[in-house]
Amino acid sequence: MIKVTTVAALREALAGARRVGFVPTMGYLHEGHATLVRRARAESDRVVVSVFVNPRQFGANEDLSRYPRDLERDTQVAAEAGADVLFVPDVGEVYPHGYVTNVQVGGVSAGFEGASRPGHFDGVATVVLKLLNMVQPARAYFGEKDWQQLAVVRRMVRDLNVPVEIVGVPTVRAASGLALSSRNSYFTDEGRAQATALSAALRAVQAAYASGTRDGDALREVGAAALAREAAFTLDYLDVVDPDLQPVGAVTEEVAVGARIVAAARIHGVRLIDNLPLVPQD
Ligand SMILES: Nc1ncnc2c1ncn2[C@@H]1O[C@H](COP(=O)(O)OP(=O)(O)OP(=O)(O)O)[C@@H](O)[C@H]1O
Ligand SMILES: CC(C)(CO)[C@@H](O)C(=O)[O-]
Ligand code: BAL
Repeated sequence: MIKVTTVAALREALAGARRVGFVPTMGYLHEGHATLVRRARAESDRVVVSVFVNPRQFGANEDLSRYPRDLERDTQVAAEAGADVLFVPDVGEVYPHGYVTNVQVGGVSAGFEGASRPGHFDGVATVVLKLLNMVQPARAYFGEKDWQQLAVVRRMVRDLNVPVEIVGVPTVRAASGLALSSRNSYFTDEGRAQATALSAALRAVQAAYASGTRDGDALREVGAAALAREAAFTLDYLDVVDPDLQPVGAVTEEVAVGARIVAAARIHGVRLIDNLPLVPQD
């Protein structure tokens, strides 16, 4: 695996490459990222992983300055998972002096993460489009853990005719059910154990649907009540949405197929997101 920091070196490393697979990340790689890289490895001739903590997707009061970083370990994880090129640009390489362009995706960006983190998806869409143009992959791999992000990226790619296939990869979880996330590193052991209540609340909604609850509001209440059992959590949102991130009303069988339970909550100063299909898929 080679490490490059400039677009020029990236282009040189990829000269003549066919079927490039690309995994964009913000680093501090874990098994979720490694799963994306292995999937890319299996489906590509050349695999690029980027590590870039994108300042434009962090709000002024968010955790940009304390976001975890460990490039040495990232290098090892990416290489072991099968990456050929690790692209680690600095902020000036991505947003050179004079940079003024913003990419804004309407519709799916508006609610949930978009409402709680104003400007977040502009930052994500902008950097993802830039990274796709830098790497020019055949396929790019994103985790379902960031469900709304995946929807925003798919929408942008369709709307702007970006010549790439977006692949969504199921969320990798700890045995406790907690979705793996770089931000889990902020937790003490006790906090990490309490944080499992978020995925448990999503499963409670699945169970309520399985046992006959069909009203969207009733399902939301089940989830909120389950989360409230863990006093350390403050709920930001928990909802059942359709593929366009619109809250569902009456859950007919047709609606249920694409419905997703999405949630965000704060615990011990850490903001977590998670989601599950309303109807378990295996
Ligand atoms: N547990 C996971 N399973 C599958 N994919 C994941 C998982 N966690 C992150 N990803 C995906 O990896 C890519 C890079 O994500 P990122 O570097 O932000 O990691 P993260 O763990 O989500 O970090 P954060 O704590 O900031 O949410 C994204 O497409 C994200 O959805
Ligand atoms: C897609 C991404 C790498 C863009 O900065 C980031 O939002 C992430 O890691 O999910
Ligand atoms: N994985 C999502 C990136 C973010 O929270 O900014």
